[in-house]
Amino acid sequence: MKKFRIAIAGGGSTFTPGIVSMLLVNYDRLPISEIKLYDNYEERQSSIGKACKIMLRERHPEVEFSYTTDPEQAFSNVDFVMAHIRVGLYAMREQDEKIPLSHGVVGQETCGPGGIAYGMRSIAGVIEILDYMEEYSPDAWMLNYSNPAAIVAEATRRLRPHSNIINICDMPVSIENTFAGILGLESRKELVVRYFGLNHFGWWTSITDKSGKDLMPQLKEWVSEHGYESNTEDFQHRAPSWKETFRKVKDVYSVVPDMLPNTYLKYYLYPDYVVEHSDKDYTRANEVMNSREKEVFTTAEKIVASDTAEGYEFHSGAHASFIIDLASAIAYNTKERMLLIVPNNGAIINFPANAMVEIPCLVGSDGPEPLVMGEIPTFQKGMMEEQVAVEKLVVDAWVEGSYQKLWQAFTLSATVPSAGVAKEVLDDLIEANKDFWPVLR
Ligand SMILES: NC(=O)c1ccc[n+]([C@@H]2O[C@H](COP(=O)([O-])OP(=O)(O)OC[C@H]3O[C@@H](n4cnc5c(N)ncnc54)[C@H](O)[C@@H]3O)[C@@H](O)[C@H]2O)c1
Ligand SMILES: O=P(O)(O)OC[C@H]1O[C@H](O[C@H]2[C@H](O)[C@@H](O)[C@@H](O)O[C@@H]2CO)[C@H](O)[C@@H](O)[C@@H]1O
Ligand SMILES: [Mn+2]
Repeated sequence: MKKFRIAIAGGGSTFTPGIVSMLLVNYDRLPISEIKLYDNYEERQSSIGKACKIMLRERHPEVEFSYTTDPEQAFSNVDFVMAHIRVGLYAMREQDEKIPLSHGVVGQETCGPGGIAYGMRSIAGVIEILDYMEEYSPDAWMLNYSNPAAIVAEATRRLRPHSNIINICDMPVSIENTFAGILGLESRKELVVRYFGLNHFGWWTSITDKSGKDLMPQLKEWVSEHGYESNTEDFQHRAPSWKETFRKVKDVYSVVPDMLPNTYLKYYLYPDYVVEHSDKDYTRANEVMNSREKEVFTTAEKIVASDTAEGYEFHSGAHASFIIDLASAIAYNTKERMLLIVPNNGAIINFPANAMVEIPCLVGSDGPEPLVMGEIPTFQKGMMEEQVAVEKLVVDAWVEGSYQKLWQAFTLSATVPSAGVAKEVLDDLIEANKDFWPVLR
């Protein structure tokens, strides 16, 4: 039986140990012969790499393991590249969040001006990894979590249209886990869903069980009262800011009550509320640096110091299982139905063919086969057209080095109140990103 070789790009990511642990747990489902970590920040990656090495030695010593900053070593002879890089690290995420907020505008990692700023940083990094993969393992697949996924997906569609890359997000999967919890089901895999939208910007139109029983009425009743707050253990352990986002879904839902929304629509529908409820001096980047980042690196240090991973566990939930499901679907041509970010090409009938949309696809060895989601209503179509134009303008700006296009992108975002405010935020973000963005003229 074939064993697969996997490179993880962004080896120093807080999500790497969770994916490595999950790969080991899933060894029987997706047998692997090698895992290689790759990062361009040697010291950060080596903390994670040393701990993973011990974990592998104890749990699956037959799996080869290494970590490197050499692209040729990392990307040669691999079947999958699982990528999750963060160009600019949390220090720049903090800027993405705080600079817009200082102008009274939503400050968020992937939505609004912060997401655009992050997109302008990510494009080159993701393309570089894709090119390495194609040079050293031309038949491999890149499964890419690197954010902002919507802008990255538009950039890869445009700049590398024939490459084996699938851009993905764990948010719908995570919300479907919440649905399963609300419905008292064992697993989200008992659900059959229809969904349409852009990344971090979509709606479920139908949710049934495998027998076809409509589960939307029960979910809607819950959501109209509680949003996506649930009694599950997962919800109880969430950070306060995430709990707030899940509760706000109640209001997001009330705007389009015939569908169930993605949580991040709150940034576009209620930007004033979001700004009022944001702490301009302590944003999600601060929360993450003081929680997940500390926990992951402290656990890694403890494993290395005691030379055993016994008694230590890295968190790995939907995020890790989803990317492994995707690799398995490609590896074994399973035709599993998964929500992915793909070129529309008619799947949403009344939406541009060249938009990157998030929709259900059947996944096999040739990649994703999108399912037709039909026509979408005027309100959602209008919101999506505006947002997709923002994403396209960002990629135009990056390719052409155009200040004007980027200003237009900021101006068009539903999170930004005027062209004047857009310009002020943009000018501050240009200054903060001078080491990362192309020069804009
Ligand atoms: N798509 C999704 O739904 C989803 C979900 C969770 C996380 N993410 C994304 O995963 C990424 C990692 O998140 P994190 O919080 O663990 O970040 P992190 O900062 O802990 O890790 C990112 C790693 O990427 C490395 N890196 C940066 N630029 C690189 C480059 N050009 N080449 C190689 N390595 C590079 C950094 O050195 C760092 O070690 C982010 O982009 C985040 O937004 C996406
Ligand atoms: O603020 P962060 O870094 O914790 O999360 C930002 C990411 O949020 C989403 O992913 C969440 C997911 O929704 C949640 O349920 C759980 O699985 O954790 C994930 C990562 O925190 C979103 O999909 C990503 O794109 C964001 O990067
Ligand atoms: Mn996401």
